[in-house]
Amino acid sequence: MDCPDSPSPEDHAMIEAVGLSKRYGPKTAVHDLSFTVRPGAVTGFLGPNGAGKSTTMRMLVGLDTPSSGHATLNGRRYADHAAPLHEVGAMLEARAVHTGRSAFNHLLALAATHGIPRRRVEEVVDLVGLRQVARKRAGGFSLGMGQRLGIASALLGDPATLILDEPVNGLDPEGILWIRNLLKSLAAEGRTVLVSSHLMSEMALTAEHLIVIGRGRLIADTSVEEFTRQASSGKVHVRTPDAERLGKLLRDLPGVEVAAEQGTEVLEVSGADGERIGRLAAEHGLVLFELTPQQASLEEAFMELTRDAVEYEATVTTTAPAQEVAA
Ligand SMILES: Nc1ncnc2c1ncn2[C@@H]1O[C@H](COP(=O)(O)OP(=O)(O)OP(=O)(O)O)[C@@H](O)[C@H]1O
Repeated sequence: MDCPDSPSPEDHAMIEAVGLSKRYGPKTAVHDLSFTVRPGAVTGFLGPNGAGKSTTMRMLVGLDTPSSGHATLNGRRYADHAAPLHEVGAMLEARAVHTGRSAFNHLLALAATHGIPRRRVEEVVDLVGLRQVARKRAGGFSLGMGQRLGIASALLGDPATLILDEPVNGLDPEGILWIRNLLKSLAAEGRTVLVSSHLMSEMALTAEHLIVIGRGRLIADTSVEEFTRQASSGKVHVRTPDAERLGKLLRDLPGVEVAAEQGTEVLEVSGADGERIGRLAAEHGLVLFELTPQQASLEEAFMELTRDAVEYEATVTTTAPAQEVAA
């Protein structure tokens, strides 16, 4: 499929995947994946290990060739950008910097490929907090320092779009907080930020939008809020000194289920929302101490969705070898 020659204004700072697929021999790592990542928000790219996140990101920046489909960044394929560092900053394999060069010289060499001035190198070194170690050999960096160097490389060209694969890996709590704030501020400046992770709890704090994949397929493309809401249990936690009576009244309603532990004040109700339960209690003069809808955590929502994806794969991919289904 061909891409347009010149990007339209709407294409600015957008990542677009259209029917992306990648097969490695008999293994389909990514299957017919389409999504759009828009500017102004951090988009989390989520999926369990082996879901195809890294493969997709590599295809976005032209490091892997899709078996079918295509991807554009700001309206063009990565390779068609004359000065890609100014368009897209990518950190895909932070440990790829096995260099005897210092961090500073590594960045300087990269900058030279795009005519980026030395003062920008100084800027990004400070931005990622590597000033103290910038003259040290980058090959000897810890994982966390390597991540910071990877992020510095990605930011060097002041790009409108950022693609970061598991940037939080190896960072200590202070580093995690730092990257969370950095990504949010980059998005707030109107950039497009796509960041992969398998840490749901971290993404809940960092991203506004989510693209979730499982076994190479899209399972959700939604806001964090909507994602959590959709997967929430719909249960209501009720505490009342009249648990027995309220439990009986609720069980008499069609579609309502009540779980209660004998002799406690607590009921877990599904099939009726808080308003309905509260009104029913009021109509019968029953006292309520607590009436709390149970929100699923992002972690639970993610497990729920990706488990379904695995089951789906297991039932329809009849030709898949057993170990792939179980993986
Ligand atoms: N070069 C390759 N050759 C063969 N199979 C590959 C290759 N690269 C990836 N795969 C397979 O494709 C699938 C997707 O891998 P990928 O690394 O993209 O997943 P991921 O979501 O990034 O996982 P993780 O969170 O573990 O990094 C995996 O089953 C992986 O083993």
